[in-house]
Amino acid sequence: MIVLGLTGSIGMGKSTTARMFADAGVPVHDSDETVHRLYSGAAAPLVEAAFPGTVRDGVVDRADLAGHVLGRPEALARLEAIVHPLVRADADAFVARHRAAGAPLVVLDIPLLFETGGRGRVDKVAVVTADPEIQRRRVLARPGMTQVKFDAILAKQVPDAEKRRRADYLIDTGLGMESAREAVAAIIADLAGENRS
Ligand SMILES: CC(C)(COP(=O)(O)OP(=O)(O)OC[C@H]1O[C@@H](n2cnc3c(N)ncnc32)[C@H](O)[C@@H]1O)[C@@H](O)C(=O)NCCC(=O)NCCS
Ligand SMILES: Nc1ncnc2c1ncn2[C@@H]1O[C@H](COP(=O)(O)OP(=O)(O)OP(=O)(O)O)[C@@H](O)[C@H]1O
Repeated sequence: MIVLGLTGSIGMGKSTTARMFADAGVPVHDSDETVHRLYSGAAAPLVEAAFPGTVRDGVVDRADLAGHVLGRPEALARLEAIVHPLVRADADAFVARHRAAGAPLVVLDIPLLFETGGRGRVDKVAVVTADPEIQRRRVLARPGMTQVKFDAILAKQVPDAEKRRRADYLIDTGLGMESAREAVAAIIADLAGENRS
């Protein structure tokens, strides 16, 4: 089985691309979604202990938590130390489950793949990318997003140019949905060939 890491900076179109792999029948594990799920489960008491007042009715308020950690590297590092091991365990269990079931390929959607040493946990890496101006426009169009928040997140991420250098495959989402879907299909076909060899 091949484990493909899917990564990309904020707003590059990672979630949209991950859905294309899922539509093609490839099992996909989504780190952001896992974080959100953990915030109403196992992670909630740990987050409340570290950041009192951020949990309401047993669920982490992400907008409130973002206010505590974005732009504060020490606080974000404390949050990451709580969250990342839980996400990693969830992804490991996902891989083990699909390996046992005989799946030829799985995708791990990990926004911070390069930042958190995830490269060693996957066989190949696909990087989702787009022109920086397109990225900026997409991100700033989101409700509650500001230039300051965007800059704080970007500062925490390996630059897109370096991600592209380290990629086995590139998916440019600035060229439209059809083009990205074709890129996804080409990657799946290429990896199917690799499984056979
Ligand atoms: C700061 C939080 C509360 C903001 O929540 P919100 O719902 O607004 O954003 P969401 O979780 O959907 O993240 C959106 C994007 O922000 C970027 N991002 C999130 N966390 C981080 C981080 N620690 N470092 C760099 N970029 C990050 C990623 O590109 C991600 O795809 C949340 O992102 C969080 O809990 N982050 C810490 C956990 C983490 O590292 N998650 C990243 C994937 S494991
Ligand atoms: N191939 C594509 N063609 C055109 N638009 C796209 C394409 N891929 C993504 N988009 C658009 O870009 C925006 C951001 O996409 P998406 O939410 O998938 O990004 P993301 O990288 O997962 O973001 P984040 O890291 O912030 O969670 C969405 O509005 C989406 O419709």
